[in-house]
Amino acid sequence: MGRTELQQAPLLEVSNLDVTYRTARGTVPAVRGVSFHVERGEVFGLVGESGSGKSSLVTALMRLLPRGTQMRADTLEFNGADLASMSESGLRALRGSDIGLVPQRPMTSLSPVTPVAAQLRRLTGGQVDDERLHALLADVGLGGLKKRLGDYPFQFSGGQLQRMLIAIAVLAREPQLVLADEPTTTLDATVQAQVLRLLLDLRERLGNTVLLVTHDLSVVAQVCDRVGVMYGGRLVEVATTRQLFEDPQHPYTRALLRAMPSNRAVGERLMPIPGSVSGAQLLPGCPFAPRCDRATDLCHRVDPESVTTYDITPHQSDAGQTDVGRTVRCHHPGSPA
Ligand SMILES: Nc1ncnc2c1ncn2[C@@H]1O[C@H](COP(=O)(O)OP(=O)(O)OP(=O)(O)O)[C@@H](O)[C@H]1O
Repeated sequence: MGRTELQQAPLLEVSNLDVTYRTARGTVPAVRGVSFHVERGEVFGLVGESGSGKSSLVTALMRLLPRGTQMRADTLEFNGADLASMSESGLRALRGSDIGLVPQRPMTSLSPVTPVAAQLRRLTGGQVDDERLHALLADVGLGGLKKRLGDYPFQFSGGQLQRMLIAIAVLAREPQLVLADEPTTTLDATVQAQVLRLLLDLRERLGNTVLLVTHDLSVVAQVCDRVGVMYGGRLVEVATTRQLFEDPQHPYTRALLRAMPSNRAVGERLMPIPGSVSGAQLLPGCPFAPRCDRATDLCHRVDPESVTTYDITPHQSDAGQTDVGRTVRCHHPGSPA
């Protein structure tokens, strides 16, 4: 691929990805036939309830799955390079420099017994001196902590630690792709908003691409250009954020939207999704069929294929794309009559 073609191609291209864990009690197909792409410069959200396979997908992209886990894909490309066949040294070079990871739990991703400055320097591969470290932290609004960097992680708030880790993952080496796996789950609502704002500000400034994993659709609404919805290891719907909120096609997406607190009037009851995702990957038909208000006999027997449709009146996504299409994996897609 020539340089210009490469710059026009998606930054991340995934086709037919499977991840299967082996456990003492048998195999767990955590990610099944997942296909999607992430355009350069966009914020792509991956949403779904706990156990739907989001973290397994992100861990597969970093090629950090536990030993013995089976992974296969027709395509697994980052910036034109094949991640599936890349050597361990190639992957090490990629992680941190071209792909930055913002962890889920800042407190537990750092050692409790080592001062933060030493850990942050180590995370950059020893490439920053104290002066650069202070500059990076000042850049994410933590200039006031300069004298406290010999302190231990427990002496900082979760929000402060997450800002530090973002400074290292996003600013220190300016990776093209930032993988943020539930970066705000452990933070309270105000701090969560500040951390999301920081990720967006940095994206605007540096022009990077973000893959954001979350179980929270209100986070998607605030920051994502496009979104993929996962259920039972399947990617059941991919759409622009506006399409997803205005015209959800998959019954699971609609159920998730109905369960969002901001979609209910004050005093109106939330509508939790009955049942559980547990074991959905092992069902013969559509994984959502047992919880779906539209399921027919076909849904219980046959797992639907993913169908791509194009919006006839294209929405301009926040990333400025129009012809992105949308996919849905359902025998009876569409809004209720
Ligand atoms: N190391 C592992 N060994 C065996 N099974 C695993 C392992 N990690 C995840 N799983 C299983 O794979 C499935 C998908 O889990 P995964 O953590 O990817 O989902 P998730 O959507 O990211 O959930 P969460 O938000 O809780 O992390 C679940 O059934 C989970 O129990």
